[in-house]
Amino acid sequence: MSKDAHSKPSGDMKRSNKHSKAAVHNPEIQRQRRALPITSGRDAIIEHIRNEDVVVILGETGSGKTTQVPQYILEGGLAGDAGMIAITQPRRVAATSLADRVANEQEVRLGTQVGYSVRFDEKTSRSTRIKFVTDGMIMRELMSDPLLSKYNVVIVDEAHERTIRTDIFIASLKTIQKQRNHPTDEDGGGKSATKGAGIPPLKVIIMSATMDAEKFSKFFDKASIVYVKGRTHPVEIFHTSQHQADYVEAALKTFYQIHTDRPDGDVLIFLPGQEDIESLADTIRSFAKRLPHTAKQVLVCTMFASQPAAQIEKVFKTTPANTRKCILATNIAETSITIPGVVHVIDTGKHKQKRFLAGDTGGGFDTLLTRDISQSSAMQRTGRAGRESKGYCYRLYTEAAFKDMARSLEPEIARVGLASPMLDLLCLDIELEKLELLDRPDESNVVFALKALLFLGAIDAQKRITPLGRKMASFPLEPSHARAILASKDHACTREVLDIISVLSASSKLFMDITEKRDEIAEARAKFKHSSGDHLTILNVVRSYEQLASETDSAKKKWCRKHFLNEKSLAEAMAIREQLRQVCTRCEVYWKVSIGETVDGDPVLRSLAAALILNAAILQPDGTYKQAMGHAKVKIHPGSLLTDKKAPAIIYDELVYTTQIYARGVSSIPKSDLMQMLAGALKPAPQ
Ligand SMILES: Nc1ncnc2c1ncn2[C@@H]1O[C@H](COP(=O)(O)OP(=O)(O)OP(=O)(O)O)[C@@H](O)[C@H]1O
Repeated sequence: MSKDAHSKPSGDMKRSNKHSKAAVHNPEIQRQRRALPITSGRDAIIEHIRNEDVVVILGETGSGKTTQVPQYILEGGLAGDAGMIAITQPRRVAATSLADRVANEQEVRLGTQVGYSVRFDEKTSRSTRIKFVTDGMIMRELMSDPLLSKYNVVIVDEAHERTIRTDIFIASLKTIQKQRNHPTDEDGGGKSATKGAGIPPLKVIIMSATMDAEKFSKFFDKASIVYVKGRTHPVEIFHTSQHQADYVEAALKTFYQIHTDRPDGDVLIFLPGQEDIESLADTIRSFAKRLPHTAKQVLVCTMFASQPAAQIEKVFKTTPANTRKCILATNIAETSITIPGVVHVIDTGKHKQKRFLAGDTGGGFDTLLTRDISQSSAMQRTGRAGRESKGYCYRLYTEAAFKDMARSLEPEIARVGLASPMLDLLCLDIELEKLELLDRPDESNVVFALKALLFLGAIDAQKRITPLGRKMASFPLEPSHARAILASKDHACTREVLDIISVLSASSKLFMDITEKRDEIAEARAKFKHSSGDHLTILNVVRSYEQLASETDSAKKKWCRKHFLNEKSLAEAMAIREQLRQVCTRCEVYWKVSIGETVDGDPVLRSLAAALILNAAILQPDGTYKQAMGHAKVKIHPGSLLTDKKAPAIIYDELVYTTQIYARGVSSIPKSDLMQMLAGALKPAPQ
């Protein structure tokens, strides 16, 4: 970093610094900044961005792209005097931790010149110039500001992850650029081209470590590609000599070895999901308890999407003296972030991947499958070591297995359900089918999503969004869940439906399901049980939990443990409910409307059924269930209250695929109601 950049902040920076009295000058951070490999390319990067509308920046993990490029843009005056720079991230933990780091580097208080915006949390102010934002939140911003007029520069980070939102966002950026940068061109967005007149041009930067740079460059009409060489510190990579069938066991053994024989430094272990993380965390904790007091101690931390943010933050805290931190994480720790202290990375080579499983004759559903990662993910995981000093990466697979991995992950748009992104786009008057995308989704997935939106009343037969669809899109929820809330208005039970949907939207399951303890669990939960099934049982749990409002946290936890309920999930659901109540108020849905203390849950089930019409199944003479709107045979999950009940017609929250297709979160509804709904589903949507 040249001195110049520090001694000539833009006028606006000086202004914002006034608000940042809490900021501390930290010479060590400034030294680290100057030592980053990207520093030598600073002037070239600034020149490219100054002269071109789109720049693709490729660099190794840890070279400094994410933290430095937005600062170069600001310091180089490329965002104008007051324009903002948005930098998108696929994950919230990356957005918040990076904003914190960049605020420190800029020596300002987080939320002033540097801020962030993630779902349910925002730290920005009028002086914010650099904003880290999740791709979901920037898509929401598009709804109120379709030309992103407050941003002069948008940086899409980790573009190689190819999340569906990133892909759609990149496509939208291309359209916005035509409108803002060439408002008078014939092809500059057609009729709407003039919309962009008067708004400063938009610069777009696409960044990643290991992506197919040519593809992005071509998409943006041969945009320049800038390569940033080098990484801060080397990482030594080890592969196993043989295939490891039990990756959890192999991770445990590797951790023991590191703790006894390898250099100091914290350990980050990548595992596919929460269950593996929790079971390995328990084992390592009991190993740690048996360590003699004189030995180096072990502090276990976990990191997965459904954890409350405060718990995830613990991962970033400094490790106490004479202790080795062991962090067990899913791929939420894979890209962008720096966890201070991590020297060793253990990579199991597995992750959970959301996949849309198309049925044999039309229908389909999203499910999570444990899969091998790609080479690009393996490189990202390796890159989490060697960020502050030399690092080590222990891959629990052979070198040959690494070579056999796909180069990069299949884009999400090719493998997940599309109803939700299509609805968001329709709010912007954009049809996914007409959008110029990096990769096109499968035609059958598009048709299935359109069918779902039509049945939910979100679009009409001409594929136009309905007023109901617009309201559905205002909720940060799957369209079906939003539909249930809106249907509750007609059945005067919004309070109850919000309770249930909040629990269903929490990232972990409310009901613990331990196969060997199913009888004990059923007994402990008997008092919540509702004969119609799981949804009204959830409602009974929420009602009982609310009665504990004045109790201490530990009393609430004890109560949850006694009933085999997941306290984290209930606490998260209460926070989500608060947000949803606010959205309801904005949409003129009065959330206080309630069925009261009554046990008659019919209005609630009717509201849910309106939303879950595609998730309905009918009992067959042979005792199995068949989807009402598809042809898949489904079984009720053994964890459901209705598992052996043979209800004639059911609705369910989701299908999960293990050895067969199971319906989870199941309630029984009158078959006549279901038939009536199916018959009415193709009639024009209620407005
Ligand atoms: N929170 C932090 N604490 C300590 N050092 C940090 C922190 N954040 C960043 N750094 C330092 O800055 C370096 C560059 O980080 P940056 O996120 O900009 O890299 P990157 O090129 O975007 O890599 P990646 O794509 O892997 O995130 C890190 O390797 C680390 O040395």
